[in-house]
Amino acid sequence: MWFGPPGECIKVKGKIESDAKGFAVNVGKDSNTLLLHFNPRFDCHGDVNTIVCNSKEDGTWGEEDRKADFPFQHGDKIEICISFDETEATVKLPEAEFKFPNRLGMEKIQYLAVEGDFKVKAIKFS
Ligand SMILES: C=CCO[C@@H]1O[C@H](CO)[C@@H](O[C@@H]2O[C@H](CO)[C@H](O)[C@H](OCc3cn(Cc4cccc(/C=C/CN=C(N)N)c4)nn3)[C@H]2O)[C@H](O)[C@H]1NC(C)=O
Repeated sequence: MWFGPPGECIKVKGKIESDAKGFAVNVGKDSNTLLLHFNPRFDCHGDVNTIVCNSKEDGTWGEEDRKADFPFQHGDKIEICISFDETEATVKLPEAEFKFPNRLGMEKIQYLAVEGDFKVKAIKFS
């Protein structure tokens, strides 16, 4: 199933574990080719309360992009809304929005994976 850019968004609803160290939402073609790896870190890889974004091309990570905002708390029930166009991906949260360049020029995605300390409740393509 392919998911195309113009105006659509992927909604991932769930709960951050109360002892979360980190979680990740990955969208792209497959696990080796990611348009976006959105990785909030509460305390892991030496990062505290930092969102690390990156892309992955044929299994190789790109340049990391660390965001200034960290609008997450342990135990939060959240809905993450991801959309993208030919230039960038947008991650919308209730009180924050993050942009990340579409480095791979991906026009549609068929892969979504949520990893780490996040309990998925629902996923919606709208
Ligand atoms: C300073 C030393 C060299 O520089 C570091 O070099 C590391 C390795 O490259 C980078 O780290 C890598 O960064 C990548 C993005 O660029 C990916 O995030 C990758 O993870 C891939 C990955 C995902 N997953 C599943 C997953 C995802 C989220 C949470 C968990 C589990 C939570 C555990 N829960 C517990 N224990 N309760 C599991 N596993 N591996 C991470 O290893 C660091 O950022 C980087 N740090 C800096 C400051 O530059």
